[in-house]
Amino acid sequence: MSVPVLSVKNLSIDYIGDETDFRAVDDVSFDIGPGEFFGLAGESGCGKSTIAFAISRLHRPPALIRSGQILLQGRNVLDLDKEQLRKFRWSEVAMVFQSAMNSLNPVLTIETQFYDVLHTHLGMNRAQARERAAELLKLVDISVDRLKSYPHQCSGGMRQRIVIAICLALNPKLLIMDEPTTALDVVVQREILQRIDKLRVELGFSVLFITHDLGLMVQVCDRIGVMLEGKLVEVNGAHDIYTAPQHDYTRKLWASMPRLHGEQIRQGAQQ
Ligand SMILES: Nc1ncnc2c1ncn2[C@@H]1O[C@H](COP(=O)(O)OP(=O)(O)OP(=O)(O)O)[C@@H](O)[C@H]1O
Repeated sequence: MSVPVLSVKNLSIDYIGDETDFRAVDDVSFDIGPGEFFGLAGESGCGKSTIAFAISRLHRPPALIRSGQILLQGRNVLDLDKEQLRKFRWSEVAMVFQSAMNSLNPVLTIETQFYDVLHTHLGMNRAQARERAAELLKLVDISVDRLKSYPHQCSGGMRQRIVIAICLALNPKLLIMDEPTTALDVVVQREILQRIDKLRVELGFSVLFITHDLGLMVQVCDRIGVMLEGKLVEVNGAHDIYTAPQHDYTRKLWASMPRLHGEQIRQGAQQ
């Protein structure tokens, strides 16, 4: 692989308790290459989101990073001070959360929400921000008329695409998506992931995609890491994860998925 965009090295994260600490992430290492679509799979509670939050430096107590490094283009994210962090977020790493479509401010128009990011980080005035926002909405296939709308006037899928457009505003190197489409129906979910995939090719960013839905993951990812109880137990190409899983737990994950879904996946993996 060429020089990775992201290198997670021997990362261990505890949640500090009154009596004992709980190890949520245990000595995890993986790389994501330039333009790569990398997935982290595993059942609920295995530590996926804890890793995502740590990469964005959004983790808060009781989460405590015990050891390891998170290198973004060679720079350790864990060493950044407040000012460096402000610049790092959005411009280097942007994160779409599980409930992202509800993260838009309900009392502000879509235009103002773009303006807030573009003005704060790039010093754009209203007119410049409007122009850039229109370009960004186009990327996610939303009409520029929507700039005047409030979030409640947009559908869930549309709101999710707007959040993604805002995330792309500063051309991040890495887009982290933590269950970004879970609340949406499968057709909209697929459309959004296809759109992200296209943008990734056009704009060149890398993606860390987190979901417990291994079936969905093999359809869109280049490589997949499978987590079990805080440990990364297997990392492999998406096709291999489906056709030749190496770890017992990966095989169990497949066995637990409905057969119909499996057939759809087979088609997706062969496309
Ligand atoms: N604030 C917290 N305090 C204590 N323990 C926590 C906290 N947040 C998460 N955990 C625990 O850390 C473990 C990892 O959680 P995490 O949210 O990273 O898992 P996940 O794989 O992303 O799960 P999900 O798919 O349900 O989001 C879980 O056992 C969870 O209960």
